[in-house]
Order: sequence, then C-alpha cells, then structure tokens
Amino acid sequence: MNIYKAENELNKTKPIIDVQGLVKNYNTHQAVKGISFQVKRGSLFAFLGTNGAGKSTTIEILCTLLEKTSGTIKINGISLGTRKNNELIRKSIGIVFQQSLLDEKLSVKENILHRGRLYGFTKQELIENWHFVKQALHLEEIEHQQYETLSGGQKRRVDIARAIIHKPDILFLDEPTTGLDPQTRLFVWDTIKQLQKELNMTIFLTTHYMEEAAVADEIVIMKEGKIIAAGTPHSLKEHHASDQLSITFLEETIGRHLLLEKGLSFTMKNGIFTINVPSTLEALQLLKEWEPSIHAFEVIKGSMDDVFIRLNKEEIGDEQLIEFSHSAQ
Ligand SMILES: Nc1ncnc2c1ncn2[C@@H]1O[C@H](COP(=O)(O)OP(=O)(O)OP(=O)(O)O)[C@@H](O)[C@H]1O
Repeated sequence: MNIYKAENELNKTKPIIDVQGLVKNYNTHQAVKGISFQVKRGSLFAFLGTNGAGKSTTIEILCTLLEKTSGTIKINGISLGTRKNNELIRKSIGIVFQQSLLDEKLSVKENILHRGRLYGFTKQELIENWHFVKQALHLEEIEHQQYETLSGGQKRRVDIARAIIHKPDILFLDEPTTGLDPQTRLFVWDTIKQLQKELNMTIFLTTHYMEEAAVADEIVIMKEGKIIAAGTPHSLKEHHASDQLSITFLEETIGRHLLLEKGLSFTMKNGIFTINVPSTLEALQLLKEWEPSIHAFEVIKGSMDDVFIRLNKEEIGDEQLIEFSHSAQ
C-alpha cells in the first residue's frame, strides 16, 4: 500500500469531527463553554439541548459560518481556522438550515442545478450529481414544480438535495423535521437514515424530538453551553432513566411484604405492583430473587424523553459527566 493510500485508510478510522475545548463568547456572554466531543465517520450523531443551550452556535462554527473564540476543531482531518482549510471543509459538508435557502419561484431542478453550478462542476458532472440527488431524495415527480408550491415535507427533501448536490461526507441538519406533520416527519426521517446507510454519509443532527435521537448512534446533550451527557442512546437510558418494573405476585400480601422488606416505594393497582428501578440489570436481580412468588411481570425501559427531562432537571457536577466514549456501541 502506498503512503497516500495508507494515510487515507487511517483517516477512515479517525473521527470525522473532532472538537476539543471549544469556546464561543458573544461579547461578555459565553455561549459555548469549552466543549469536547468526537463524531464517528458514517454515524448518525444527535446534538440535543434545550433552547439557548449553544447547539446552533456550535453547528455554525463547525460549518465555518461563525468564528470560534478558542479551541481546536478538525473536520475530515482538516484543522478549521485558516481560509484555505475552511474552504476545503466547506467542500466536504452539506448544511440544511431551519430556514430554506432556495428560490421560491424556480423549479426544483432549476434550484438544484443553480446551486450545483456554484461548486464548479463540469456540465457532465452536474448532470450526474443531479441524477444522484433526484434518485436519493425521490424528486422525480416534483422536479419541474415551483419550489413555493411544494408541501412542507417535499420542501425539506429538496433542501436536503441542495445540501448534498456535491456529495459531501457530512450532512448537518438543524432541526430538519420541526413543523412537519408526524407522517411527513417520518418520511423525511427515513430519507435521512437512508442517506446514512446507503451512502455512508455522516449525519450531524439537532432535534427536539427524542424519538429521533433515540435511533442515533451517539448523542451529546448540551445545557447552558456545556455538555452534560454523552453516549449511545442505550448507555444514556441506562444511566439517566429508570426502568419501570410491574409485577403481579402469586399472593398480594407476599408481594407487599417483599417490597417493604427491601424498603422500595411502589404503587399498586388491580393487584399489579409498580416500582422504579435504576437499571434493567437491577430489575433482573429482583425478579430472580422473587421468582418463586411471581405470577407475571413486565419491564418498561426508560425512554430518551425521561433522559432529557431528568438531565435538564438535575444540576450535574463535572465528576458525574459520562465520559464520551468513541468506542461505545
Ligand atoms: N449573535 C448573538 N449575540 C449574542 N448572543 C447570542 C447570539 N447568538 C446566540 N446567542 C446566545 O447564545 C446562547 C446560545 O444560543 P444558540 O442559538 O446557540 O442556542 P441553541 O441551543 O441553538 O438554541 P435553540 O434550540 O433555541 O435554537 C443563547 O443564550 C443565545 O441567546
């Protein structure tokens, strides 16, 4: 393998986004307070936080639209900061903003080709790329329709097509499904997942919908400019959301006795005892111990909603932060 090829292979195993100690001050207000995180190549990465947490500020910096105050950022192995490097970075990213950038009066095809020309493609390349996005985003039936006449979901698909006309390695999506009805949201979401899976595109997403974040490979949660938790949806749920264990005992009095013996608080309705357990493993331990007395049981896993609500209620000290694990699956 020659050196260039070997370096290329090595780059593929490195994080595609590497942020270390990022700070952004707006005059005296510190919007981003020294955050560090990494994004794996080809992953679906969700960036969460309540309003004003610093998500848009961070995304705008990563997309070279806003200058950082300090910290280091590498995108696709390129250090962000110099004019030349920022230009290179811009070629490898696509961005879908909350507000569309397309011309209302032009047709879908005209809009996309217009955008494509800005990348300096030859005529042949431009046509090829148009066919690529037309197919990827299912634009065949609307290609000649004026942008302003499209439905909300169709507009989003065209916005994404615009963002990936140059086949970027990373697609940044700032709340791509906000304002869409549930069915359209699902459709747009399927398209995003398809881009990730079929084109191995890295998707960097902000969303307020927890069920969308739940299918991400990695999640980072921000609050007031800091990262308060990071990891896979599974690890976040294990650490920050309790499971609900519902049990019907063979005899109600025995059940009551077992729960009181352990000092567990519970609710009881129609003979079903319900308790909160910190993890599924603890639920399993209790079930094993009580097995001879159990008639039926159900474990309901904590959701990403629970994680988000719990984390935003808690004031979390630095020592409690989950280490961002690049190898976490
Ligand atoms: N241009 C600016 N000048 C001064 N303060 C700003 C500016 N832009 C953002 N801020 C402040 O920085 C903080 C982070 O804002 P940011 O827009 O990054 O948050 P966000 O997490 O994206 O919120 P949202 O979910 O509402 O979009 C907020 O307190 C905001 O008021």
